Amino acid sequence: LQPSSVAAMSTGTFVVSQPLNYRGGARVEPADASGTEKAFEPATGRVIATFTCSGEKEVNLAVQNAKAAFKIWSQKSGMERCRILLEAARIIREREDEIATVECINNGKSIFEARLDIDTSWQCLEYYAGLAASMAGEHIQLPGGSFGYTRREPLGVCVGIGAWNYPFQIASWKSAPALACGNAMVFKPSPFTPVSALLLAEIYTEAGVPPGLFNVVQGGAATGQFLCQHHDVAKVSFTGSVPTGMKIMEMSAKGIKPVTLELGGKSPLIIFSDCDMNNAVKGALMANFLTQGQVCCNGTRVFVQKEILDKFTEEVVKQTQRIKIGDPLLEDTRMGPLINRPHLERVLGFVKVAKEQGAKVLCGGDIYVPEDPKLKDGYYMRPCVLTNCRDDMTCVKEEIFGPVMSILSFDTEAEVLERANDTTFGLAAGVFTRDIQRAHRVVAELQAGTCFINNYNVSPVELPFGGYKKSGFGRENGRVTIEYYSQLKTVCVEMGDVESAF
Ligand SMILES: NC(=O)c1ccc[n+]([C@@H]2O[C@H](COP(=O)([O-])OP(=O)(O)OC[C@H]3O[C@@H](n4cnc5c(N)ncnc54)[C@H](O)[C@@H]3O)[C@@H](O)[C@H]2O)c1
Ligand SMILES: O=CCc1c[nH]c2ccc(O)cc12
Repeated sequence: LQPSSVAAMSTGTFVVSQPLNYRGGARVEPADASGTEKAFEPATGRVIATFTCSGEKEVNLAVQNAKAAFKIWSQKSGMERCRILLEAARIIREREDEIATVECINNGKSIFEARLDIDTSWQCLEYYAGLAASMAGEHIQLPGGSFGYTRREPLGVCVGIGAWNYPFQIASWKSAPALACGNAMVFKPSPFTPVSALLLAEIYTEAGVPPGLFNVVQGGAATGQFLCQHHDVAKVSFTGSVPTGMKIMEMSAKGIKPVTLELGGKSPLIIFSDCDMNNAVKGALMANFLTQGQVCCNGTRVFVQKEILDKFTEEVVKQTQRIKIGDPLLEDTRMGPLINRPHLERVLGFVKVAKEQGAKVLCGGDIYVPEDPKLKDGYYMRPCVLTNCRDDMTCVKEEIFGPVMSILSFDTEAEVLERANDTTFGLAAGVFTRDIQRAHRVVAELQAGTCFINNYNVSPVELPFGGYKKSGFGRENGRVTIEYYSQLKTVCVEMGDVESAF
């Protein structure tokens, strides 16, 4: 894409005509097929691409290309890798509008949010570029002048498998630490959002990575299975649902491959009566309505202390009703369409069941038809706030992955902690309070991998992100992720003679 063509891009015009696989440093048509898929523009319901899902032969070619590039890349020093990753980060930043526009068209999130996603993508590359240059082992003194040292070494060819809610960001958050550690990667985007990972692949090539270091194969479950089962794949990093995560783990277990699983959630957000009300209301909206509610770590169980329940609820509803829904490419839109028609129907189904189980819909929860005729076949709904919720209701127990907030009331800290932790998920949690002791006491008890105090859904790349319990294991971002993309070699050096036992 050229910058001029981006400026001209408007909803209802974009089509993809170039191949969507990337191998050996170029876009290619796959060598074989395991079916075809269509990608949509959720804002209009239009097909923007029809593409071939990669078969075993194509997956094999991508892995072989990655293997060859790994030989070159893994020999480079950390500083050399750092420079190339910094250049890639610079290009992403320079092309931010173009990438955000493509993301917005294929995913449906607002252009405002898509730009934020691209920001945390180049920031992630910058962050790991810095760590690449400073990766080092330890030196350990042993008796008699002997010593040992450790080396942090790459794993080899890593596979990244992504979900559709943050297509470019997921590809960046997986590839940046992988490449920084000296690995190569084959990435498979969700078949719903195949487009933007290609831009990342082209940017890596332009920045100077060896051809084949970052490859993209398109497809669904079958393509994903070929990747996970491949003998030359050293690690799998997966973002997606719990049921698929279980399958990925089974396949990885068969090959004794390390795996990172970033899975779903049903996170609690606890609002104490001593909170700053304005911030708590803003936090609840941030926790529920970004990317049309299709965010894994959303705080969808909003526990509000009884004393402030009415005031909080009234203000949340008022602000939810003000959210501007519509064409995601317009600057003032804050909520676009959901990812596709079946998912929209599924989310509306959750609202229906919630009503049947006794919840009260305070706003939204129904289909929204924008006035602009070109948007009439898009997948829009109005953001929904539910009250009168109980812990045993489906809307409170299951991940909806849509713009549906469930408000629950509570009396005491001990009670809310028990209820907040009563879930098989453990991705995230949040607390709003002005009491600093309570804030830290509560997060220490919350069974979640990422906890927010007096904010929600901010994601600085310096902080590790990942789940407890069925929300997965392993981490993305932060210094610790280096450990998930490298292995430690110990070298023991004898400076004297061998003292043989024989
Ligand atoms: N924890 C996180 O960081 C995080 C981030 C985003 C989304 N999610 C979760 O992802 C889910 C929504 O995303 P989704 O619908 O794309 O998830 P999904 O599990 O249906 O698909 C995720 C990816 O896995 C691939 N896949 C499907 N079956 C496979 C198989 N058998 N083998 C290998 N690959 C396979 C898909 O093609 C897709 O690329 C939600 O549950 C959400 O919470 C989690
Ligand atoms: O959707 C869940 C949270 C999230 C936002 N962006 C990314 C990127 C990569 C992930 O594994 C998770 C997330």
